[in-house]
Amino acid sequence: MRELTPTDPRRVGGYLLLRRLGEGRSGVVYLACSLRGEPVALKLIRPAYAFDPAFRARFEADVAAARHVGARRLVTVAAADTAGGTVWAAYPYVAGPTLDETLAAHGPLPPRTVSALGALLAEALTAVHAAGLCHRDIRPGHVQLTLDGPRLTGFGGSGTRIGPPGFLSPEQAVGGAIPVGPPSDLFALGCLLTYAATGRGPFGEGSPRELLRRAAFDPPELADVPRGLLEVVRACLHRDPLLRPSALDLAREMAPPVGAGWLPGPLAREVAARYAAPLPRPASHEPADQGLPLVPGRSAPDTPALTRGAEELPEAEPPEPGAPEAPSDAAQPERPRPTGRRRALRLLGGAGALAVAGVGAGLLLRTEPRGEGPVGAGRRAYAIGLQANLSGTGAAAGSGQQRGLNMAVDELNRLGNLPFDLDVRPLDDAGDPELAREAARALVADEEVMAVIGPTENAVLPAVGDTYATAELPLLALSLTGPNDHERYGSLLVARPPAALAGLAAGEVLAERGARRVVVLDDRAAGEESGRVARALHGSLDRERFTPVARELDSTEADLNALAAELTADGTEAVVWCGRADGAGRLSRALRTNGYPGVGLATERAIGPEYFLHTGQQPDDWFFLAPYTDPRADPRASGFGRAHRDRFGWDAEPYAAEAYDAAQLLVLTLRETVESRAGVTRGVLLEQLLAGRYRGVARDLAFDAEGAYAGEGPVAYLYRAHHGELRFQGPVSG
Ligand SMILES: Nc1ncnc2c1ncn2[C@@H]1O[C@H](COP(=O)(O)OP(=O)(O)OP(=O)(O)O)[C@@H](O)[C@H]1O
Repeated sequence: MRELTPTDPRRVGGYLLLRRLGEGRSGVVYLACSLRGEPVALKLIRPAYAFDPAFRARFEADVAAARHVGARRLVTVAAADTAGGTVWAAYPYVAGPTLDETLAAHGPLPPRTVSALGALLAEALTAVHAAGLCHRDIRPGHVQLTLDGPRLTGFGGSGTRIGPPGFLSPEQAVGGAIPVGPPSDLFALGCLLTYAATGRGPFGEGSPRELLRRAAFDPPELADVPRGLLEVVRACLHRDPLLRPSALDLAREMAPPVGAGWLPGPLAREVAARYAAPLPRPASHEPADQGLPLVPGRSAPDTPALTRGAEELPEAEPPEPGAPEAPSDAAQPERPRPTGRRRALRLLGGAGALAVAGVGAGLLLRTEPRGEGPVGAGRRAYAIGLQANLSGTGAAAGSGQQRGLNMAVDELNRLGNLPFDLDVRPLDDAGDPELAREAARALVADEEVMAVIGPTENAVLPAVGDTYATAELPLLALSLTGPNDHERYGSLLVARPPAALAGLAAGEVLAERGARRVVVLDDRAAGEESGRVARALHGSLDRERFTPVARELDSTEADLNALAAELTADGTEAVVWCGRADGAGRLSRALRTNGYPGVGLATERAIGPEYFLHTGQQPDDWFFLAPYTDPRADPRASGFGRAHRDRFGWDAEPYAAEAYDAAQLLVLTLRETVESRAGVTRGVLLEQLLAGRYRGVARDLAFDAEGAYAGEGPVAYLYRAHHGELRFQGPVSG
C-alpha cells in the first residue's frame, strides 16, 4: 500500500481515496472509503483507456455481466461508473495479502492449504461458469487470503482481461480455432496451485514469449508438486480443454472447505493483524485540484466533462432583445430578480394548476410498455439537462442524481406514453463555478433542453442562477442548502424543505431522547454555511422544551478533547454539530473517550467517510439528519430501491430517489403542457411547474409562488452511525 501521489484524485464518485493498492495495465487500484464508511478497492481507469470506445464498451459489458454473479469467495463489482467522464469500478476491500505477496514473504504453502485453496477457488469459479462467464485472468495477484479462505479478485471491470504468460492455457497462448472458455480458467487454476505449492509455475521462468511457447507445446514441469495434489493439478493442465475437470468437479474432488485453521500459524497471524489494523487516514494535504483531472479535448459519451476553454461548447444564445444581460462573473453582487417568474405567474392567471399525482410510483410497478408511435418518427425531441458535480468533491450527490434521472427518463420513454422523444443532457461541472458557468450556457443554448436538474452545490449557484433565470429555463435543485436561493433566481425551484425546518426536525429527535441541555456547535472550519445552519437550528429550538447554547469553534485548531471533557462535566445532554464530517468524527471520538453519556446529532454536511475514519466502527453512535431517504429501508421508496438495484446492481446513492421524482415531475408536467397547449416554451413549463403537485416515490413535490419547497410530509430523514455504517432510522416530521 502506498501513499497517494500529488496528482492522484482525492475523491472518485462518492468515494474518498486513501491509499494506492496497486497498478494494473488499464488503471490504478486505490483503497477508498464510501460515504457510508465501507472500505472498497476502487479501480480508476486511465484516460487513455477510458476514452477508447472499444475498451469502454468491454469494460461496461464486463461490469454488467459480473453484477449477476455472486459467490462467497468471489470479489465482484459493488459500484461502478461506466458512463461518466471518469470510468471506475469499486469492489469490496479484502485486507488479506495476495498469493504473490504471501509466497514472497513465507515461501510455498503446505499441501492442505493448497488443497483448500483449490477447492474454494473452484467453488468461486463454479458460480462464474454457471453464469455463462469466464474469469480469464486467474493469477497469484488476483487471489487474496483471509482467515476463512481465499478471495478471487480481478473479476468484473477489466476490459483487457487476459492472464499473464505462465498462467495461460495452450488455447489462449496460441489463439486460433479452439474457443477460450471455462476450461481455460481450470488450466490457469492448475498453474496457480502448482505455484502455491512449489513457488514456481509449471512452465518455469523466462521471457513472456518463451513462456507462451512452453504453455503451447511443452509438458508442464510438476516434479516438485506434492503427491496428494499431483493428480488434480495434472488433470487441470491437460492439453485438451475437454479433458480438464469442470470447476464443480474440482470443488468436490479437493479438500472440503476449511474454517479458521486453513493457513499455517505465522501466516494466519499476519492475516489477522492486517484485518485488525484500522483503515489509514486520508492524506492531510489536498492536491491543488480537488477533483479528477478533467481531460481536455475529450469527453465521455454520456457525461461530457467540461473543459475550461469554451471553444468546445455551443455558444450561448444571444439574449432576446430587451432581456437582461447574462452575468459574466460568479461573484457578482445580488441582481434584481429577472421578471420571468412574475410574468409567468401573471400569465398563468386562472389557467389552473396541473396535478400530476402518483404517476411515478405507478410507473415503477408497471411492466407493459404503452408508448405510442416509433421513436423519432417526426416527433419533437425534448431533453432534461443535469448540471451536477460528477467528479469533484461531493460527487456522491451528483452521481445519485444522475442515476435517478436516467432511470426516470428511460422508464418514461418506455412507459410514459410521451408525445415526444425524450433525452437527457448531463454535464459535469465538477463543483467548479467556472465550469458550472459553461455548463449553464451550454444547456441554455440547447433548444431541446426544457428543464435542468441541478446544480448540486451551493458554491456554483451564483455562477449559473441568473443565466437560467434569464432564459426562463426551469432549474430544479435537490441538494442546495443555501438560504432563500429561490427568491434570488427567477427560475429556481428548490425541491427540499428549508434548513429552518430541519431545526424543527432536530427538536423532534432531541425531545424524543429526553435531551434538554443542548449545545449547538458552529465550526468555523466548515465556512459560513456552518454558522448559518447553527443559527437556524439554535433559533428554532423551542425554549420551553430546550435550553440551547450556541458555541463557535474552529475544529482544526480547537482542543476537542478539552471541549468534550467540559461538555461531559457540565451535564450537556445533546451536542448538535453543524460542521463537516472530519470534525464530527473527531468530536464524537473525544466525547466517547471522556465518557459523555448524551446524544450527538449532526446535519447532512457531516455525513461522509471522514466521520467513520475518525470515530471508528462504534455501535450506536451519532445521529444525522439528511434531506434524502434511503430506499433500502424506507418502505415508501422501496420499490424504487429494488428497481435501482435491478438496473445498476447496487443500492441507490443519496438523492437518487429524489432525482427520480424530480425528473418524473418535469417530464409529466411537460407532457401535460404539450398536450394542453399549442406552443410550449420553457417559461410556460416553469409556470406549470410552480402550480403543479406531484406525489413521488420519495416525497411529495410542490412549490410556492417563489419556487420554495411547499410539499407535505417529512422535513428530514434520520440516520444513525452504527458499527461504521449509516443506518436509516426513518422520516422526521418536525
Ligand atoms: N478487492 C480488493 N481488495 C484489496 N486489494 C485489491 C482488491 N482488488 C485489487 N486489489 C489490489 O490492487 C492490486 C492491483 O489490482 P489488479 O491486479 O486487479 O489490477 P490489474 O488486474 O493488474 O489491472 P488490469 O486488469 O488493468 O491489468 C492487486 O495486486 C491487489 O493488491
